[in-house]
Amino acid sequence: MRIVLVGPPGAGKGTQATRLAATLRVPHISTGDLFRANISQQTELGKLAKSYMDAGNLVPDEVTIAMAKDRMEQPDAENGFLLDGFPRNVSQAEALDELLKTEGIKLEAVLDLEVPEEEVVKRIAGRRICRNDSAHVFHVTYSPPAQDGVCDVCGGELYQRDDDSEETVRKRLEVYHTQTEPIIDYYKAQGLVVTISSLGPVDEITRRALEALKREDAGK
Ligand SMILES: Nc1ncnc2c1ncn2[C@@H]1O[C@H](COP(=O)(O)OP(=O)(O)O)[C@@H](O)[C@H]1O
Repeated sequence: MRIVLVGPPGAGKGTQATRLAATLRVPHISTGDLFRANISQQTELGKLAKSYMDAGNLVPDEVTIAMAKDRMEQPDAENGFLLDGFPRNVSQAEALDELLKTEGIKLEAVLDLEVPEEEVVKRIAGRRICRNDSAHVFHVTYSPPAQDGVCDVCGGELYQRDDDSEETVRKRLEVYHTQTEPIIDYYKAQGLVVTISSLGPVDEITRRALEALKREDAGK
């Protein structure tokens, strides 16, 4: 399956994408994770991306599209992928359409994760991530780690992302509304959007997502 995941920052895209990708047996491609890997390896791309990310802005399309394209062309993505954080504006969506067209393939669904804005700010401000594995995510209010600052899964050090400060989160939300939300209408016009609520236990949301994708698949 070829799926795009959309939703505001803090909607749980990363958490759900990891689980859905494992069940659907497709790679989870996260442009945010790719940028963060570049930042920790101190590449030129990482240095450029960091300045935009820390301000809550989008990294310029040119470099983002090239990076996403390169990742989608890896052999493991040949039979499908789950895109998380890409496309993030209409011109990226158009570039993705072009790329898929040249390869003669199509998206099957765009999964839209809905979550109220106040919830987003609360979730992100309390979010802590493990340095060893970005899929190990904790929440100081909802699911605090047994030991302060230490990952329950692997013992790694927990940290707060530089762009998770309240001020940057508000900017990221504004960018989401003005630049990313329009892609939902763009994909609605192609009949691809399935919307689910991203409130509730993590397992329950995964179940909802798989159900919705199955219905979408059956309808094609
Ligand atoms: N497709 C993209 N285009 C431009 N910038 C991106 C893209 N994906 C990620 N980024 C940058 O990385 C940041 C973090 O993205 P991500 O990890 O997806 O977090 P979240 O969805 O929680 O905001 C974004 O705020 C943006 O600066």
